[in-house]
This record gives sequence, structure tokens and C-alpha cells, in this order.
Amino acid sequence: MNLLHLSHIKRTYNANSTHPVHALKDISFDVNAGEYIAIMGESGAGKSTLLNIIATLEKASAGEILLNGQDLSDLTADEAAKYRREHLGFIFQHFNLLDSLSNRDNIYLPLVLAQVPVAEMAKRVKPLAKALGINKIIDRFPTETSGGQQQRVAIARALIAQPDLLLADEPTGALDSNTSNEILDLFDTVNGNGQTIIMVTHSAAAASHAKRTLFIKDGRIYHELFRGDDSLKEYQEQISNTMMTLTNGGE
Ligand SMILES: Nc1ncnc2c1ncn2[C@@H]1O[C@H](COP(=O)(O)OP(=O)(O)OP(=O)(O)O)[C@@H](O)[C@H]1O
Repeated sequence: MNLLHLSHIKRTYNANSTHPVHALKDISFDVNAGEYIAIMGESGAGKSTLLNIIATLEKASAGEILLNGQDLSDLTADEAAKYRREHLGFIFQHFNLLDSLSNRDNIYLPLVLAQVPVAEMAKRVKPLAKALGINKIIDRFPTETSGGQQQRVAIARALIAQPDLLLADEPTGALDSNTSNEILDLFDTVNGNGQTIIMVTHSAAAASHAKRTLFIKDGRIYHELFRGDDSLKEYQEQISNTMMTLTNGGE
């Protein structure tokens, strides 16, 4: 089932100046429900711009973007905020938890904003906390928990509203390699349960967990790779080789 449809997306910054920046020149792709997609590319290639447009945080200058058939290009700011709360989950490099709230209250936050009853929040958090291994630290504060634990809390916060699409921006960028692997294993489990994921990353190791990797270069899709039956190691090597070719300007 088609979940996300992007067609000829363009994004130009400073369009009316003498130096417009064509961050996205022509991006088209489709995402089916249940997919796990990594987006890679060099610094400045347009990855964050693309993620921000999918997240309804920025508007495309041209092109069509539909999620579940709904046109996202003409939402007002209020409609976009509601849309994000109801349909999207976010995971960031630096976790972005609120230090003044306990981990539990951080996880509840999207539901508080959506005015979900407390009993329903408590019911939803139980299986999530168990699956993410955060039962013991759930009533601590973020500053009392490790980076890996904070990212687990952030994953719970992203998943508790049962989003159609989970957007992750460099989710392992601030973690050591062991903790990164634990988080990536959790992403595999979450995707195995049917959650659609789009992840921007600079890490070939992280991207190798995704089933498909899109490579962006100069605002266009340069290449895509499917994991198929490859092992993590084989797929990681293919991703690294593609990144090397892309960096060296190869066609
Ligand atoms: N608000 C803005 N105003 C002007 N130019 C911008 C703005 N945001 C991004 N750009 C430019 O658009 C291009 C794409 O930037 P973007 O942040 O999407 O790249 P990226 O692939 O995410 O890079 P990185 O990996 O370094 O985060 C770059 O040339 C960047 O300088």
C-alpha cells in the first residue's frame, strides 16, 4: 500500500535573491507502508531539506507530496502541527528530551498534546517500555539516564502516538558503536512490527539496516540500493562503495 508519494519536489532557498540555492532540484519516489528507507548523501546534498518537507516543517517550492493520499503542500501552520502530532513520529540525533520532565512524562507528551486520557497513556506505555528495555529508568529524569537510554525513551515518545511514519534524523550520530547497534536492532524490531521508517544517516552501518537506501546528490536521487537477501555486512559494503563513487563524482 502506498503511504508516501513525492513527485518532482523542488526546494529553492532565497529564490528572489541573486544567489538562489537549489537545495532540491527534482526528487520523486514512493514509500509503501512497512518500508524501512535510509537516505544518504554528502553534506549539503539536501537530506535535511527533504526530511523537513516530508515532516511538513518546510514547504516544497514545487512538486507534489502526498501522505496516505492527503496533499501536504497546502496545509496551514496549525494544520501541519496537528498533522505531525497525529501522523508522524520523530527521532533526533541529540534525543531532544525535555530535561524538566521525567522520562515517562517525555513519552506521554505527544499524547498530552493530543488530549488522550491518562489511563490510555499508561496502557500504551507498558508494552513499549518493556520492548524498549526502559522499565527501570522510566521514572528517572533524562539527565539521570545514559545516551542510549535517552534514545530509547525518545523512540518510545515517537512510537506512543502510533504514527504512520517514523522519521529519524541521524539517530545513532551521538552514540558509541555498541549502543548504536542496540538502537539499530530496535529499529529492526520496530520495522518488523510493521512501522514504516525513513532515516537520514551518514553511517553506512546504520543504513545497512534499512531495506532500501536512497542516495541524494546535488538535490537529486543519484542511486538507490535494495538490501534484498544480502547480509548486513554485504549490504554495508555496497553502501560504502556507492558513497565512495558518489563522493568521487562517478556516474
Ligand atoms: N535555510 C536555508 N537557507 C539557505 N540555504 C539553505 C538553508 N537550509 C539549507 N540550505 C542549503 O541547501 C543545501 C542543502 O542543505 P541540507 O541541510 O538539506 O543538506 P544535508 O544533506 O542535510 O547536509 P548535512 O549532511 O550537512 O546535514 C545546502 O547547500 C545548504 O547550504
